Amino acid sequence: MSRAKTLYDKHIDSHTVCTLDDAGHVLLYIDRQVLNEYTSPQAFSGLREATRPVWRPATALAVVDHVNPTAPNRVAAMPDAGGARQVAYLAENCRDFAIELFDVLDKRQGIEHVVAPEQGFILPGMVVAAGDSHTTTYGALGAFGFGIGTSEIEHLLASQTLVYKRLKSMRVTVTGELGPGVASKDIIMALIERIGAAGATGYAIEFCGPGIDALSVEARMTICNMAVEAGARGAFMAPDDKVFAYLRDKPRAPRGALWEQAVARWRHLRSDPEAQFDREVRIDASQLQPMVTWGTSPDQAAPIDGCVPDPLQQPDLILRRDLQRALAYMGLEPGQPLKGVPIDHAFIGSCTNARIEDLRQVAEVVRQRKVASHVRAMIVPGSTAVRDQAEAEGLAQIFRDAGFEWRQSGCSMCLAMNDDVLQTGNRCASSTNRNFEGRQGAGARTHLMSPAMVAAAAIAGHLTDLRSL
Ligand SMILES: CC(C)[C@H](C(=O)O)[C@@H](O)C(=O)O
Ligand code: SF4
Repeated sequence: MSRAKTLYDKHIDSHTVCTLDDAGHVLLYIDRQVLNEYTSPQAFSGLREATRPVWRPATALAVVDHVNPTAPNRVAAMPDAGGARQVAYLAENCRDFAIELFDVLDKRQGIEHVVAPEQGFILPGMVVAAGDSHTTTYGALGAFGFGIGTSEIEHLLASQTLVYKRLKSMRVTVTGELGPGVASKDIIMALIERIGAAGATGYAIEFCGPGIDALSVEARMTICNMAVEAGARGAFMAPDDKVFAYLRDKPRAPRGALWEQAVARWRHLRSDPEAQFDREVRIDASQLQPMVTWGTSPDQAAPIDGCVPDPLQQPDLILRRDLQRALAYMGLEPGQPLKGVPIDHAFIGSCTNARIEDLRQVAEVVRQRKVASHVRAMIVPGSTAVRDQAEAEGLAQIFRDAGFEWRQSGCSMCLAMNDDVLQTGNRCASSTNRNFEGRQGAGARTHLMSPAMVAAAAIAGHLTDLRSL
């Protein structure tokens, strides 16, 4: 009898064109790829130089997300010459290589990891590679997604394959129910805090258990999206009825008899019961509190009623110096309670937490309340479709009434590649996924948390427990 397989094994085995060596390298077939203006230019230039065509243009979709402005009255023109060049070159490449592009003014436009699922472009069982590390998001749909570099994008465009080395597998079993005010963001932030920012390096993570089953597809995407912040180059969740309901009738999902056949196959996409994982981690969701980061790495996090750690308690001198540096950058004192740290900015956006469900949760918190007078708060929906939906549901009006800027979609202040940039010393409560030094602007300080927690901080004017607002 054949060996019991994990969901990861099943994806890799079914997409292996051939084995390349004894060290675990295979030639892997890739079903879909998403391109953006920021990481694709050199790949296309390479193809042009070698006069190579794109083999299967219909398997790629291109979006503009990293550099586009989010000003409420959107115009196609980029405010800076660099961004304008990237966007124009993407359009030229898509035209010349026959790849579909959702350009800045397209109604289907948005952050790639929000747009691709929304379109039904990513389906269970697929292997997806893209020039962006948060391609792991697609694990929530039962697909295997991972980020690749520019030269790999070129290889993929030309051949639909990649040279790939098998990863080890980790299973994260989530039991228990999340308490009120605790979100899927807190599950993944707690995991990263526990295993460290490199804790899953070399692994693909499968998330399972009743704590995952209970989550919506959007909430699951938040977890798979941030799995890469623990170092994982791939995250999985077995697709279930919620995923099928999410995908049904999406523009690119199969229809009619094909849909029925597809779902029947997708139901087999789960790890065999006896499959062995290289590492097992368990999380009890009922024990979790809303999490916030205090440092400059996503694993430097604590529950909101915790305190900033004291570097002097850290015996390892190198780690102690890292901690001291993080606290100096963040302008925080050892032992300082996290609750009450004053903020001047609040940002709700990004491929982690700017889907419609996130915005509904934010609206619950800010309804009939006002953003603190010293806080600049903005909401950047994950896609134009999310933006339109939020308008239709009346959420946008709630945000505006509360004093939030309601902007157009894009990556925006998640990494400040457009004109949404913080100044040195600004402190921002942020629903994003990375709190690295300079991520939201040189010298700016980022505290990661769930979107509802950002909303609560915007209202209070400082980090706070949304459950006591
Ligand atoms: C710009 C891109 C290469 C990068 C990524 O790969 O994730 C960005 O999206 C990010 O979130 O840091
Ligand atoms: S929203 Fe942020 S994390 Fe997501 S793709 Fe854009 S820059 Fe990267």
